[in-house]
Amino acid sequence: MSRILLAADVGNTRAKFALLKASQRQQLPETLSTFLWKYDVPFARADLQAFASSHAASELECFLSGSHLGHIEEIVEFWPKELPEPRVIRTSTELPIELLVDYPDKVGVDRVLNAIATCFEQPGVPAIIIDTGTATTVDVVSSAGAFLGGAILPGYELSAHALHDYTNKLPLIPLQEILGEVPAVVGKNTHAALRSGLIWGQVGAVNEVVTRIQQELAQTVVLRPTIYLTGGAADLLQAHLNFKTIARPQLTLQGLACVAEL
Ligand SMILES: Nc1ncnc2c1ncn2[C@@H]1O[C@H](COP(=O)(O)OP(=O)(O)OP(=O)(O)O)[C@@H](O)[C@H]1O
Ligand SMILES: CC(C)(CO)[C@@H](O)C(=O)NCCC(=O)O
Ligand SMILES: [K+]
Repeated sequence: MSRILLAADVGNTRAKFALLKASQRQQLPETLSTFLWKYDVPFARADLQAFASSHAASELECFLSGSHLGHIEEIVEFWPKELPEPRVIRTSTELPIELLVDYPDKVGVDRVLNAIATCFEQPGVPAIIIDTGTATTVDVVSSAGAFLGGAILPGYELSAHALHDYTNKLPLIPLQEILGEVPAVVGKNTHAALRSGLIWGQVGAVNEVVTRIQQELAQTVVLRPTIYLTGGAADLLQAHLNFKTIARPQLTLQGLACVAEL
């Protein structure tokens, strides 16, 4: 019987939980079901317990990680007693991957988990990973399987909030509007102009960063990198990117589940 992993990626906007089936290298752990904790309500241990109850506690291995340490501690404190104690990964230096950056202990765990997932799925192949969460990150993995660093930029909702919070006249464009119809580039009113800037600005930024990374890698690396796309807003980007991407909506959680195998 294959092992079942309960993994949690505790992000800045929400915590994502999943039950995953452990797998061998070159195949990412399969996501069986997911559960979200949005931070506008207190963490409900009973809800997590109910989510995990499709599997006997004895079958489960639990992993807890992410970039929001405060919410990680909250989950640890209220972890359901019926479930096995989670293995908690608070810093990237605890993860089984080489971090070729200035301050390895400062790199977001979510970025590194994504890198681990790509190494697990395609060992020996370099990767560029676009993760559109609260922040959007574009990161690079070498063909030797090391995390090389990347770029961090504001995500859609964060950009919308910044435009509203730091100006006198700009309205807040809610997420539902950002997710709505693809906007005309020439906005005919404030709302339309903000929607244009939010959508096409993010598309342009990601295209530019990826193109520059590809050019830089081409100078030293023979294999072309695989480009992965993940994060809450991945669907908004995918259709407008100038290159082919592999969509892996659960990449970070799958990376955490891979840690169980490494
Ligand atoms: N249906 C949706 N619900 C919530 N967020 C969405 C949705 N669709 C797109 N988004 C976008 O995805 C972002 C949240 O994505 P995600 O859950 O990956 O972020 P996170 O993991 O909480 O943040 P972090 O970057 O800290 O990991 C929102 O800020 C928003 O821009
Ligand atoms: C960049 C984010 C916010 C992306 O979720 C997260 O990975 C983080 O808080 N990182 C810490 C700084 C760093 O990665 O260099
Ligand atoms: K993330």
